[in-house]
Amino acid sequence: MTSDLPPPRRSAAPERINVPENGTTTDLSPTVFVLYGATGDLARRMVLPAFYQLAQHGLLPADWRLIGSGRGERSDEEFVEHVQGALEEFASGTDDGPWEEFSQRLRFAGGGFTDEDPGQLLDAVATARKELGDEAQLVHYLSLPPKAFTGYTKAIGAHGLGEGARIVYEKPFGASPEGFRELDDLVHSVFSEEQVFRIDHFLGKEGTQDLHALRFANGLFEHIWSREHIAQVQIDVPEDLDVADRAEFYDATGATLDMLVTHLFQVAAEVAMEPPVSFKADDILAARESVLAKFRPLQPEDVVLGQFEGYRELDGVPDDSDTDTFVAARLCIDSGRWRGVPFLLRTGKKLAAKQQRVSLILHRPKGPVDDVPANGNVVSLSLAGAGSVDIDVMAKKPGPDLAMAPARVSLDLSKIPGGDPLPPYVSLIHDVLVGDRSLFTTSEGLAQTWRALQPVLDARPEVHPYASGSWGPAAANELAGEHGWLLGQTEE
Ligand SMILES: NC(=O)C1=CN([C@@H]2O[C@H](COP(=O)(O)OP(=O)(O)OC[C@H]3O[C@@H](n4cnc5c(N)ncnc54)[C@H](OP(=O)(O)O)[C@@H]3O)[C@@H](O)[C@H]2O)C=CC1
Ligand SMILES: O=C1O[C@H](COP(=O)(O)O)[C@@H](O)[C@H](O)[C@H]1O
Repeated sequence: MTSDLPPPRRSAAPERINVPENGTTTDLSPTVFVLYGATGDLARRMVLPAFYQLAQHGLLPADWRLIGSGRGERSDEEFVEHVQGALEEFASGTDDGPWEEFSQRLRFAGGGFTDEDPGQLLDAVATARKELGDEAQLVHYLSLPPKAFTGYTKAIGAHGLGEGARIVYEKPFGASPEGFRELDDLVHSVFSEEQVFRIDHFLGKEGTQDLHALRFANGLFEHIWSREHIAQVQIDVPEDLDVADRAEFYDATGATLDMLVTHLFQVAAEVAMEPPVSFKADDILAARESVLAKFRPLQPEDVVLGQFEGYRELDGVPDDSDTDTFVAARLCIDSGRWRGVPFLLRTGKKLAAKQQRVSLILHRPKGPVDDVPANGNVVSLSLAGAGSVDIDVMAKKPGPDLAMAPARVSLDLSKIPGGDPLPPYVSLIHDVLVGDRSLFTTSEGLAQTWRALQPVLDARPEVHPYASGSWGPAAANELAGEHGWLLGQTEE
């Protein structure tokens, strides 16, 4: 299955880079990477470890600088210690890999960064450009609380650091349709859309990327990818984790905004898109935008919200909070390919299991076998880790009779020979360095996701309580119809 695959999703413009035997990447221009919020939580847990993993994989440009930016004062040496601490806590440490060389390229610019006062950042960027050459690619990564996006975007524009640069926005890129539009207008007053990389890390998961390889490189799957053969699609992301460590953020957000309008909608678009003209970034982005525009606005009766029992007792959560910690939705996509096929989306905290599954349930075959169960034929992908593909089929139960039995064929993607799975942040930051936007959300695409959610924001459904460790409120089961939710029906 691996050997003849074309490079998944991306090809020319820009080309996938080659990693020479000696592990250095030579065909990326020198890069100045400015990490705003460099001492914050996400930077420590994800961005800095991802950057180091890129160095370990030989996927960084031959010459680069990473400038951490923050409001406090720190020397370069203190920042190096901070990064080392982050790698020890959230990655495999610094014993394994090019730490000495890596650490020499780290800088810190304190004093904050506003349109009136750039702190030490302008000088730090100028020095880095002097060292790397004026043509060095500038990348801004806003690992900041969303309320700081506006001020930093303005400051980047005001200090002339926008021209020719790339900018990465963490999520959420707007927490309401109005907030999205305001931020988007501001961003476009400084940057062109082609310069902007909005993170949705579900698009960077190996399993999500494999959706395209599976479908477009295999007649076996491409031919069944439509209403003719698919009865229902389920995108199911139950989580067993709590939100106690970030209750304040979570209470202001909820599952619908944190997961549904973001990750689940984007994954639904990945499943439902028409074949892009090519695997070039622009074609993939156009195909994703086009199908997002076909999402029928969710009606409140097609959405079930829930809150786990005990949520209101968490520190930072008001006693009367009605924030949703669970959401299930039945989405319709008004395209010829998917008309009449429900896309069932579900996610929630403190549920019975942690899974990330995309499942396509096939219609029962019209043939002589009349006892195929409703969920007898399912193509399912796990988006967790390196991903897997599982195909449920009916087979002859070995023995004297022609009796049918369910069976599963599984492919663990991490076992593909020569494979080197990358965690989503590593993959996405690599794409930023290469300039490949195919796995990032677009302004037009996000506008469509808010359009599709609008009726639910206008008339929010009631929030049902559910027990911790359950599969959420019973009301969600009705959305799934005769197929039921696949997860939770059998032991996984
Ligand atoms: N943490 C996580 O697990 C995840 C976070 N995200 C997103 O990543 C981004 C960063 O999150 P996270 O690291 O948790 O955030 P933090 O609250 O840790 O803030 C990051 C850094 O930003 C600076 N900062 C904080 N408040 C302000 C402010 N008002 N103005 C300017 N700078 C400020 C601080 O650095 P200093 O004091 O040095 O200036 C802080 O260390 C957010 O957009 C978040 O939604 C997305 C997915 C997961
Ligand atoms: O963005 C988010 O994603 C995580 C789940 O993603 P994972 O890949 O880390 O499992 C979710 O728990 C969190 O609430 C949400 O903000």
